[in-house]
Amino acid sequence: MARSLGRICKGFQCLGSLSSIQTQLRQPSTSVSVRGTTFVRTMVQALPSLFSSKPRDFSLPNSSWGSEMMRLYEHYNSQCEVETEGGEKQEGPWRRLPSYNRLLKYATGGVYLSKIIQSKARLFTRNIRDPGAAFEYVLFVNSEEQKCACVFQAGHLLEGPPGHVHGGAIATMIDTVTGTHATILSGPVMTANLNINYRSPIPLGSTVLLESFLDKKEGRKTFISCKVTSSNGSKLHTETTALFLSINFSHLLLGE
Ligand SMILES: CCCCCCCC(=O)SCCNC(=O)CCNC(=O)[C@H](O)C(C)(C)COP(=O)(O)OP(=O)(O)OC[C@H]1O[C@@H](n2cnc3c(N)ncnc32)[C@H](O)[C@@H]1OP(=O)(O)O
Repeated sequence: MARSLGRICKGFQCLGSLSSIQTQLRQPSTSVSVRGTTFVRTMVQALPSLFSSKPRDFSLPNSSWGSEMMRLYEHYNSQCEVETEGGEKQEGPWRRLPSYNRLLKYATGGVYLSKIIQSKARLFTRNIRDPGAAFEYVLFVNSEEQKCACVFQAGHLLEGPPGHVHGGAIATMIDTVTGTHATILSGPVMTANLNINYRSPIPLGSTVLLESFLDKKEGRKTFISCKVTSSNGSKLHTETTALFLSINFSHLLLGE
């Protein structure tokens, strides 16, 4: 464990020095010789794999999204920014959450850190390259009403019973949505309990809506409920209650 912590500290140190190099490279220097300029340009060209990495946002539409997925995406996305009577744009009630293939990438400097710490690790729901094959989803949050909505299109690799979505894949999405919601409400948390009632099967390839609601907060505990319905809301697929416990970052690092 001490070694892991050492690696992380080293990562941060490394990050600091790499960032400062990057800043220096970006600043135009008046006193650089022609040779120096060439050197800097060569360095910049040599480093794209390290610095060009604007992480891919998986929650934006791609060619695999079907019409229901697009319809619901546009329904929520159009409420992220609204126009006032005077024609000015302002924030709407909903906010789209970006989604990367590692949680670490959300943190400041995380794109670089994710190359240093466990560089092969990938978020379970975002680790399949083939668009549309597994979990296609986008999450929106409504802070005022303390709720989240997730539009989820289940790909062919998520089969459980023939032609239908695996219960574990559904649980994964529920954990993702309620866990993200609890994190927004309470900071770092871990799932302590998920209680899922499966009411009707989800056809493979279909688009469903997951909605999560804050039930209550009690000290370190955040209680969330979640329902999964068909995209038009007419059919109930699952109902869930979930408990999340706030944790210190050291719980993740040291398992204590
Ligand atoms: C974008 C993607 C977002 C993804 C989010 C995904 C989130 C996840 O999947 S996390 C991974 C799955 N979860 C885990 O691995 C967690 C493993 N469990 C643990 O680490 C610990 O048990 C943990 C942190 C949940 C609780 O441990 P700890 O902090 O020691 O709590 P502990 O002191 O035992 O209990 C605190 C309180 O919670 C209650 N509690 C703890 N666990 C439970 C439970 N399972 N059910 C009900 N109550 C519980 C206790 O009874 C106690 O209550 P009270 O204070 O009233 O007496």
